[in-house]
Amino acid sequence: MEGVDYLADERKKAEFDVNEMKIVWAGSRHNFELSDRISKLVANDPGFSKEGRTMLPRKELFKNTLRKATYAWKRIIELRLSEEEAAKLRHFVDEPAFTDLHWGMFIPAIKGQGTDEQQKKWLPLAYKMQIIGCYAQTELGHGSNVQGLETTATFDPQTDEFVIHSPTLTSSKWWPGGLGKVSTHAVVYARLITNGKDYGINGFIVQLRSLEDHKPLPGVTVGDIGLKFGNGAYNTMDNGVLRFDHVRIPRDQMLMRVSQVTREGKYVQSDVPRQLLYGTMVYVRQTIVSDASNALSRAVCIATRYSAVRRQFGSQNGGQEIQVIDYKTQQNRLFPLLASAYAFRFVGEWLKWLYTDVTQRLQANDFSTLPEAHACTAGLKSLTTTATADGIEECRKLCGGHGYLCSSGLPELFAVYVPACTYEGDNTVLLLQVARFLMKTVSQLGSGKKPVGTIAYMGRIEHLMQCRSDVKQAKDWLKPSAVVEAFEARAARMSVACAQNLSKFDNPEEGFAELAADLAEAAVAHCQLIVVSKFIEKLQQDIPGEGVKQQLEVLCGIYYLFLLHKHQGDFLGTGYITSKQASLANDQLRALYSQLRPNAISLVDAFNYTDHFLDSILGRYDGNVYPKLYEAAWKDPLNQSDIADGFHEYIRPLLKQQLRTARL
Ligand SMILES: CCCCC/C=C\C/C=C\C/C=C\C/C=C\C/C=C\CCCCC(=O)SCCNC(=O)CCNC(=O)[C@H](O)C(C)(C)COP(=O)(O)OP(=O)(O)OC[C@H]1O[C@@H](n2cnc3c(N)ncnc32)[C@H](O)[C@@H]1OP(=O)(O)O
Ligand SMILES: Cc1cc2nc3c(=O)[nH]c(=O)nc-3n(C[C@H](O)[C@H](O)[C@H](O)COP(=O)(O)OP(=O)(O)OC[C@H]3O[C@@H](n4cnc5c(N)ncnc54)[C@H](O)[C@@H]3O)c2cc1C
Repeated sequence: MEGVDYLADERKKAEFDVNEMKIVWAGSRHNFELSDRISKLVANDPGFSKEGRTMLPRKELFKNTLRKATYAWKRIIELRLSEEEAAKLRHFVDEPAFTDLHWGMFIPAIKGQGTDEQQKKWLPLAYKMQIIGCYAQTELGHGSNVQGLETTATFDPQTDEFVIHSPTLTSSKWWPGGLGKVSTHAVVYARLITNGKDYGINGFIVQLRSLEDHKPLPGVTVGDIGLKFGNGAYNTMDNGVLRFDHVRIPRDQMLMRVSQVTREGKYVQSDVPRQLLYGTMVYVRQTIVSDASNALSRAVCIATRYSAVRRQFGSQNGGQEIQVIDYKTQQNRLFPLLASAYAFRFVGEWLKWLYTDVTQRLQANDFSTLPEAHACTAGLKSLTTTATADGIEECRKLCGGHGYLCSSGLPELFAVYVPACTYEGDNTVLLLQVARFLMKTVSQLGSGKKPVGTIAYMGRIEHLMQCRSDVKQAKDWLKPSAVVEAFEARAARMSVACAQNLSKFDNPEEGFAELAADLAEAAVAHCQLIVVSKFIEKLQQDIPGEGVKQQLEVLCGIYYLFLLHKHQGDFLGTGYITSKQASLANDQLRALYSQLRPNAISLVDAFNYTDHFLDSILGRYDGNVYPKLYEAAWKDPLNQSDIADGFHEYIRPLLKQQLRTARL
């Protein structure tokens, strides 16, 4: 029945002001109003329909994405949307496209690594989309190891040009999004060679295609790398391959903020750290952390609504069966994911602040916080994307068989999201960057250099190495100080243990390689401490709205107690807690599940997702799941006729043969 809200009873149970929670989730009233307005604008525009997208063959799917991206641009111009509004519109259109890389990496690379003059020349063209760009770093043979890239950019002083060349098959650029079929330009990362000397990697703006007929320019071989995981999903993106055969570009297309090559071919290093070459990656890792809460909350919203609709077992005297959300096992799998979505939201907000802060400092030539910004963006990108990808898959399982249908929205969400564990830095490689930062911090303790920011706790290392938890009863685990100390002691002890083991090796690099698995675990412990601390700090702010703060306290408790339970080996092994205290933590966790249960539906309503954005029959706002699943099945192309194509060729002969066999 249309118009009936099957989840109305659930919504009545809420013990908090959902509208105020929507504002907390969005980050501010301004953000809420912006998202609300733009998501509805997209949802109500048939030009952005998602109908049938998982059924389209690649070519049609891709063409449809081009149509949508162009239509989105047209609407952005017609409605005179600001940059912020336009970004929201692209977000709610919800289809990976070349525009993600144009706006998300090509433009930021020029902004971050181009001189003022270069920005003045290239940015207006890019802002008007008169050129379309991508970020071409990864090669067939090298992705994680950026210093190992092989493409060369050799300066020719005769002509004042760089010659861009792919010397080997493995030096072919491979993966850049938007490269295969759309981009006219790329920021290409290549080894800078001048006067016969290799100065390592630098960025260059290279035109790839004609702006007239879009044909690849002479010396450029470019195409798509082929079909990727999942139906529809990331196949809307033209991840590309690119080879250069001595392609010439003017010298001033080398991005020259970090280093320059003069007219005479002299290499000049600016007084900014070389690591700024990696700045675009730091920026994108930060946006990926913010995006993790979007993807996870989406999956959790679907699984929570469906868990309230779905009933199994327990019917008595012909009454209704039990809602699966009432099973403790379902709660133990679902509620920590709901809590994680909120936790990642808040750590994403904080990371954005940290990124803005480091950017302002860089502009004032203060590079002191760059290592911390790198460690935080790398570590939190790794932590949040791993948890989100795993969480989306868990949500699919939480929806039983129906979660496996594309109409649940979950398979596509997973297929689109899971490469986040790999792109912008493989998650293990990034954790090892955090571990290096931690080992450096431990080695400098006692040198007089005071650790600050997210590693300030290391400054209290003596206390953290010997303190013990003073939790005596389950509710003591609700005290923020008890929790923060537990996570700090665990992280500090794991780092110190790694440092002690490393010191046993004569060659530190050999030791690092041998102990890499332990080091990655220490990095996870440090990153989880950051997320827990930022959630707790958020709760120390003034949060208006009846019951809102209390719900966030419950979510925060679930987040850290679930982590404590899952990693109790670390907490017990480092000797900070006893097995009795671990068991009390688990008692408290169960109690928090019961407190959360009546609020579950309203907590996912607070994400304020339209049905268009969710694109899931199981996650419909009104909970009207079964009739809509039934209806959707009949839209499948296989159901266009009663008799399947292929019946006469394949099924009929088979049936005849069976008849003959039966007669024998
Ligand atoms: C259902 C439908 C749903 C539809 C959904 C629709 C749409 C979704 C759309 C958008 C989502 C929104 C947001 C997401 C945004 C964009 C995502 C979209 C697309 C994905 C694009 C992906 C693009 C890419 O992948 S680009 C390629 C990225 N490549 C990498 O990340 C390579 C990783 N490798 C490295 O970074 C480096 O090689 C390294 C591992 C760090 C090692 O570097 P190296 O120089 O060898 O360094 P070393 O370890 O020796 O360190 C030297 C020194 O430098 C310091 N360092 C290293 N890196 C940095 C840095 N980045 N910044 C600062 N400092 C750095 C390091 O610490 C060392 O310091 P020290 O000497 O120890 O002091
Ligand atoms: C969907 C998608 C979009 C992408 N978009 C772009 C783009 O727009 N532009 C671009 O330039 N690139 C892009 N990439 C490439 C991406 O950045 C790389 O794939 C990524 O950096 C990982 O590198 P890799 O593929 O070389 O993995 P590899 O490094 O080959 O990883 C393989 C395995 O080796 C392990 N490993 C590697 N090094 C170490 C180490 N030192 N210690 C321990 N383990 C290690 C990894 O953990 C992993 O398990 C994209 C990739 C994908 C999947």
